[in-house]
Amino acid sequence: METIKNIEIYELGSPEEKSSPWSSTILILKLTSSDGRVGFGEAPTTMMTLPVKESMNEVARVFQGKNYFDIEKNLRDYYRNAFYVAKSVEETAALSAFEIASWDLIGKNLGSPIYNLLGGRFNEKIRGYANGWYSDCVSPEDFVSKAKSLVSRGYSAFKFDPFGSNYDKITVDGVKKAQEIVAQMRSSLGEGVDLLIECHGRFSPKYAIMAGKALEEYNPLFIEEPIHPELERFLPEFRARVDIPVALGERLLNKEDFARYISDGMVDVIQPDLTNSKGILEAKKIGAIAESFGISVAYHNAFGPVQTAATLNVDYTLPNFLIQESFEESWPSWKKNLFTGYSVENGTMALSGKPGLGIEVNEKLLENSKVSGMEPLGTEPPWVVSGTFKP
Ligand SMILES: O=C(O)[C@H](O)[C@@H](O)[C@H](O)[C@H](O)CO
Ligand SMILES: [Mg+2]
Repeated sequence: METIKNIEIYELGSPEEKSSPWSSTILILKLTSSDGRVGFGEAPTTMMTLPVKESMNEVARVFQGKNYFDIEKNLRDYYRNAFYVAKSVEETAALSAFEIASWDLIGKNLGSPIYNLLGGRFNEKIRGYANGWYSDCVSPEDFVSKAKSLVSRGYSAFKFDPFGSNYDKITVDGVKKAQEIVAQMRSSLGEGVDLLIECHGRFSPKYAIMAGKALEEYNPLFIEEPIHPELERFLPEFRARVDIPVALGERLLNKEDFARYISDGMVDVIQPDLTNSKGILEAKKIGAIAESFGISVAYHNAFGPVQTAATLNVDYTLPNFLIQESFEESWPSWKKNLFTGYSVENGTMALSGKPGLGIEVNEKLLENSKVSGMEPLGTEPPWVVSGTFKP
């Protein structure tokens, strides 16, 4: 039997992380199996680094010594013991890391990339969209000039949050400023480029509707998390009043959450995050639920390289795949070089085709990038792209 023998948790980071403060620290899991293989997983951070890390130690108690092929059973064993997992992102994050690392071991054992075990390649090309590219952008000109440099590198889709420091509510001036940013992005980049509007779940319903309506005429591909996440019951009204598809899902924890949001008419495009909604198999199941409602999927991907590789493995197989988020353009060099095995070029993302996740670690960087403690907390909330939370 091939079992999980050794479990190591790495907290990695560097102060030079600029664009995405929430992932200046990343959590990487390394499993070593009884048959001498190594599998990697990842869990998200965002002011949760230490709680998630501690949760990984709890999940380790259940996964230690288990057959790594038994994905369903091992997750269920944890579920049966756990009491809060239905509502605990710390626990689903920790579970996700173990699930992903188990798949890496399975693929390596079978000599197959994971996507070939999940239905094979349906999508030949994975179209990426850039996020994290707009640090320090405040004026429409700031946004346009940075976006243009990425267009010249092949990107044709951009996500950005144009709402500055407006929070809960938005002022008339705030609406006007956001409108000017989106208008200039549209007129300068043309109709061939997709604009994805990020709200980071910051508005109460009435103000979300106000902000959303002002952006309709620029035809965004979607508007993301327009309303505070716990006020989801207002989403159907938002969808009825604002003519832009609603995207969300990075804070949902399991397939049952997605089934509820979809069947209650709250969402048009779902964005499950493989590192907090229980990993690769759950992502595939969530994709299937969405498919049966005619809803497309754009997996959330805002942390580190293991997350990207795991997500691409599912993207390849999904008939209802829409577009894939990528922060790679704005990563510091240690994060770019931590693993090799996938590429982001000309706005297109691709895996190497090697077994498992398809990535290989740089052991030296893994050892030398260790940090401990929480990610830094500055004057801006850590969930914004830095230098943009300004009036
Ligand atoms: O869609 C996204 O990529 C996310 O909303 C990021 O922008 C978040 O700020 C981060 O994931 C916080 O954890
Ligand atoms: Mg988001």
